[in-house]
Amino acid sequence: MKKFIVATKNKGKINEISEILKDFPYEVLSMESVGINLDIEETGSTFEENALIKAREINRITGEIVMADDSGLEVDFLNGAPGIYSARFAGENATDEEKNKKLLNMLNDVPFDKRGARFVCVIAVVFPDGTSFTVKGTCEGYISHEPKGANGFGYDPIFYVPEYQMTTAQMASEMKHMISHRGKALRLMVNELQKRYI
Ligand SMILES: O=P(O)(O)OP(=O)(O)OP(=O)(O)OC[C@H]1O[C@@H](n2cnc3c(O)ncnc32)[C@H](O)[C@@H]1O
Ligand SMILES: [Mg+2]
Repeated sequence: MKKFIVATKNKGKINEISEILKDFPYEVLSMESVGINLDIEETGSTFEENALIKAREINRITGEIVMADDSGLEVDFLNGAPGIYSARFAGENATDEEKNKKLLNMLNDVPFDKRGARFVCVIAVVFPDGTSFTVKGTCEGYISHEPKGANGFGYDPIFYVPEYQMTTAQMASEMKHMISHRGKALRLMVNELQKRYI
């Protein structure tokens, strides 16, 4: 089976990607499982650029097919911030809890109808011959007034989805994957791979 390396150091992403790609016709491998421990600097100015930077770097080292996921949260009241800075907007070493707290503080007193937000996920795939493509998935919701739920990772406890009246951290993983930015982007990626390469 062909190798397919996932260029991320985020455990939450790796879990979700392996769950969603369970019937995938490639062997899905984490960076850790191929012995690479590298912090790749995200110097791009868009999700697309950063996803390609991460995938290209690991492709250069391994020569295999590589995918990378660059994702984040865009908050309307903050004009789209933290966006591509979602991982580092509270400092490089801040925990998920600290980031959630900081974001809630920034929206203190902002009423629910002005707390619109979306999760964005851009996936880049780079092939051994250097060709590549990107796909994008989004998930619309609101920033809640307080954290709820223990599933998922990152901003999930404060991302409220009105259709289901719960945060993405209160959803079972199968439900989150059905509606999430990452679920959508990965399904588009599989389509694209089937169209062009399998
Ligand atoms: O770059 P890699 O190594 O993949 O890992 P990262 O955690 O730095 O990932 P990003 O640069 O893409 O930053 C994404 C940020 O958005 C958050 N995030 C992404 N997808 C999420 C999801 O499905 N639920 C909650 N938070 C999410 C995540 O916790 C990060 O803080
Ligand atoms: Mg990152």
